[in-house]
Amino acid sequence: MRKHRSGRSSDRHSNPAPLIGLPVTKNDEVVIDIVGMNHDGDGVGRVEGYTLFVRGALPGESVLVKVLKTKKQYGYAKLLNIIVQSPDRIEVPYSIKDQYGGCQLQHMDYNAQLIWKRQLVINNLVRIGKLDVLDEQVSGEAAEQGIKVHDTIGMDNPWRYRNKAQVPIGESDGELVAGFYARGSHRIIDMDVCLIQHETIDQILNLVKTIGRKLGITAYNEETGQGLLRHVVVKVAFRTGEIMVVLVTNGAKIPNVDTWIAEITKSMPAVTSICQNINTKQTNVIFGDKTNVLWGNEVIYDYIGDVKFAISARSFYQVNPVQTEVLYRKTLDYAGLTGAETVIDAYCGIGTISLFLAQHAKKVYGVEIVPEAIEDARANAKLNGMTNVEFEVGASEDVIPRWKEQGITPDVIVVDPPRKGCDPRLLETILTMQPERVVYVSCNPSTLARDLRVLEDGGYRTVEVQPVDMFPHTVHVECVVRIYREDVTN
Ligand SMILES: C[S@@+](CC[C@H](N)C(=O)[O-])C[C@H]1O[C@@H](n2cnc3c(N)ncnc32)[C@H](O)[C@@H]1O
Repeated sequence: MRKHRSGRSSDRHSNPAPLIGLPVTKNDEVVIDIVGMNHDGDGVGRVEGYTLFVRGALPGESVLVKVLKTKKQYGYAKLLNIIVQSPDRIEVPYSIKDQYGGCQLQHMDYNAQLIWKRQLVINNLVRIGKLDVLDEQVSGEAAEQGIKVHDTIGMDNPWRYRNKAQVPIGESDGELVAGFYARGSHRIIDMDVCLIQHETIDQILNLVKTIGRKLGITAYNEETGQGLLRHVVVKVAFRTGEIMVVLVTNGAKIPNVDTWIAEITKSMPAVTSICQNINTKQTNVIFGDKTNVLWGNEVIYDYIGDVKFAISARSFYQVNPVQTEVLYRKTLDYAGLTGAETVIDAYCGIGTISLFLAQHAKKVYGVEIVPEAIEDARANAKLNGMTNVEFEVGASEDVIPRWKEQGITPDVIVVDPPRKGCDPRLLETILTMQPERVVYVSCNPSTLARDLRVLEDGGYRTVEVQPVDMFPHTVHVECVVRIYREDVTN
């Protein structure tokens, strides 16, 4: 232990603070027990009380690790060897597993992933929201106390679920490659197979690479701003089978464009739309402002339930259509609609939830901050012949108070905010509007817990929480929450 001799009081400010000795330093190799998993999916272990995060390690394992980096309170270590293995560990199906950071839980049994996601939600509700969660171990009267957090609804087949890929194009050894950025860098690693996206997307990406290589197409270089092909975006409508291919280019001219079209349509007859998006800006934003149809239609169509959606090159659409339907059915269930209700859908995006609910409500008002999304929402309402929905562009926290002034009195308010959660002014407005029911759709359990606390303090009661696994093998979890005004019994 290093001893520190205190100096004269006048030296206090010129002397550096005494170093606190950490039990490990960079490059040390230690064996640790993994006692938990953090929200990034990294295993958590301790050396003499000092926390180390270990990517790829699972709770219950004993592992040999090498320390990569130390900070005052915690450090990071690399997994070298598993000494005692968790029964939840599975063989990773990717050959590229070590380089890709996107599927953080791919080494964990799927059922264990679902259990972990539910526990993550509970931990947030308890720690951040200071909420009582129903304890299943308790029976009798006490068992009635608290919020019911259901088991996570997972997928029957948790692979091949994504309907969209946005893949950067690069060059490796003079050859065109398409894949993903290596973890923590902008180096593109070539990828032939991604098991979480629809198989057709793999086929199209490989086809685009083959055509590009044959035609000598150059890949865009982020540093120099030179080269033509930046990204390839592929969208597949699961229900109709229609496919869109978007070539994002650094310039208007695509050499041999007829060959591109002929080769894509010959090999992939399900493709109904080939578009070009032009992005000449030196930025890592994928899309530029201008999109041209090179061949076929401007949009592809898909359904969520009975509602039809037109999807253009740039429009947002949920990426897991199977679980989206599960999520929206739960939202509909928690909204408790009979056909007589007025509903507000805050943060409505392209109006997917609004239109889904409008089939069962008297009137739905949707609000969203992105003008293009509201254009899509209105077009989709028209496409489905729905006249009982109205959309407005703006921030929910500005628009909904105005609606209140205009005398709109919702029975149900649905919120589906981005990760940062609801704006405090929106929560205040909900409390003054006093709808009977609130349904909170959340992609971030910590901001959900924070916002539920505000609603609880304002006279609302969180009844049940349904976690839904929209993104298997990643750390993300979506929740739908049933919330009642205190005086409402069911
Ligand atoms: C999680 S998405 C939900 C989209 C939609 N409900 C759906 O299911 O597809 C959140 C949406 O909120 C929008 N948004 C972000 N801040 C907003 C705000 N202050 N007011 C209204 N919309 C906002 C985003 O543009 C995004 O479309």
